[in-house]
Amino acid sequence: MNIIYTSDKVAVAEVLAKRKVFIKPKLYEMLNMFGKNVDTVNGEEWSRHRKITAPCFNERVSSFVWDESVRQSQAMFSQWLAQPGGKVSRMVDDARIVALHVLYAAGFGVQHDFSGGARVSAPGYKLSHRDTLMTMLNNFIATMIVAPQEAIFDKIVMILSPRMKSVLLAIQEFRRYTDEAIASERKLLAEDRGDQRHNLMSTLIRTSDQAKADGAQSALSLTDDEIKGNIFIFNVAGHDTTANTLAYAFALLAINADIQKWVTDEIDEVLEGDESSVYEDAYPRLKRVMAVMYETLRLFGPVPQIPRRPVTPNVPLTITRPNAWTSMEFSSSTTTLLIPANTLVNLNIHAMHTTPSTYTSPKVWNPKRWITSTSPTGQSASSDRSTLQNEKLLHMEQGFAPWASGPRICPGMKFAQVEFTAVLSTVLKRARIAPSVKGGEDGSGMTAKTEVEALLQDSHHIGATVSMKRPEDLWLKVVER
Ligand code: HEM
Repeated sequence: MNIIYTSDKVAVAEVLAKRKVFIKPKLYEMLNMFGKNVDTVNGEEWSRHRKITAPCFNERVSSFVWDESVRQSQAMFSQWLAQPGGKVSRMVDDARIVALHVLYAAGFGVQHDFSGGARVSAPGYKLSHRDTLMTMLNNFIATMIVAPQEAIFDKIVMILSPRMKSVLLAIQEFRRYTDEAIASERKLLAEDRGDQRHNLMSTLIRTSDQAKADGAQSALSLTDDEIKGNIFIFNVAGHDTTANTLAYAFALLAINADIQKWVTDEIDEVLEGDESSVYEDAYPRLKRVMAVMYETLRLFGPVPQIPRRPVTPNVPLTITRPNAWTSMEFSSSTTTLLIPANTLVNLNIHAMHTTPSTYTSPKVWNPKRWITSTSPTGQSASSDRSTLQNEKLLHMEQGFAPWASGPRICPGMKFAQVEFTAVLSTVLKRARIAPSVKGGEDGSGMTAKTEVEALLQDSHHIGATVSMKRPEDLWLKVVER
């Protein structure tokens, strides 16, 4: 098997645009453990999954994501302030809880309190819903081995290692949690209350069951296993991705006080005197907050590479013509390669995000690069009302793809954007965040800043997403404004 690695923005955009020519390779099938889903299938099968799952991510859900994110982050923030000296060491874990609770509420119609909720096992369960998911994500390889052979592993449970036992339990209980959630949603639908519910799962079941009832068996419906498969993938894809982006952003803002001030100026203006912000009004105006998200994803995006497989040998691929050639032959800025048989094309998104040919000072975290000003002075550094109103978020056709691009672009992009914006603005409206250390230092010294910087660099891509290797060592100080 050959592998082509590319970070060329022209090639990346072309590969992602042609979903029928560059398909998802077989390794995605590992994620079929609870059923086939929109993330793992190709061709017509993908069209069917996507048509049914896409309507789940509508504006009504976005509005709900906003409200729930605000509710969760207010509770999280109160807990942070209650810590001695406002020093918080579980920010990564807390961001994960917020993301999980928002997903349960907007995704599955189940609301939890920040301090309890998904952390607590339901009656009759040994593990909490969160722990089933985290055990599977943290032991991904073992989960892929055990899940398809669950019945066999159950018979030999006595001789399994403690780790394999815990993976088996997580798979079994996750399945039970999902089955119960689907059954309860169906019950509400049968009682004719389904129309009032607008979460991801209710939309999925309603659309599918309705199509089955109408006799459109294959066109617009999912089997029960496929519904479970999609719910699993929403859980996996929609939780750690957003949570890690939030955790990185908090840490980066803590060590970049000037950027924190710049973004807080916008939040103060948009959420002026607003105790309960309204999605439709606030979200589109929080452009600097979105710039913080973009810039965090540029450097610490949870999906640093995307693999694809050409369906036939000798598929042409357009790439940027290397500079040396262009100077010799005065011709087009692109050229074409033919991809040999049996070749995987690996899109290196992180390298594309850090190339100096697209980004000046590419290693520097600078959210301001995403804001352009249409004011006559062009001052995006200022924060007066008219400057803020004239600012625009930069849109890049190529060279920036943390959510991929083309027809298979992440369907949860808006979900994640709304959640990120709501959480960050809720916290920064009331607090300032500074770096801290476990021991005595108060958070303003160089040591704390250097430690947080080192911790951010000490990240890895293991399991599903990019994350900090030592999240428990991240100490930040939260000071009420
Ligand atoms: C910051 C947050 C997120 C990032 C950076 C992100 C990134 C991505 C990327 C890069 C892909 C394409 C992967 C590939 O083609 O191999 C993808 C696909 C996907 N994402 Fe996200 N995602 C995020 C949040 C979410 C959320 C919140 C959900 C759902 C609640 C979600 C659900 C999905 C699904 C179902 C797919 C597969 C789509 C398809 O193949 O048609 N993601 N995501």
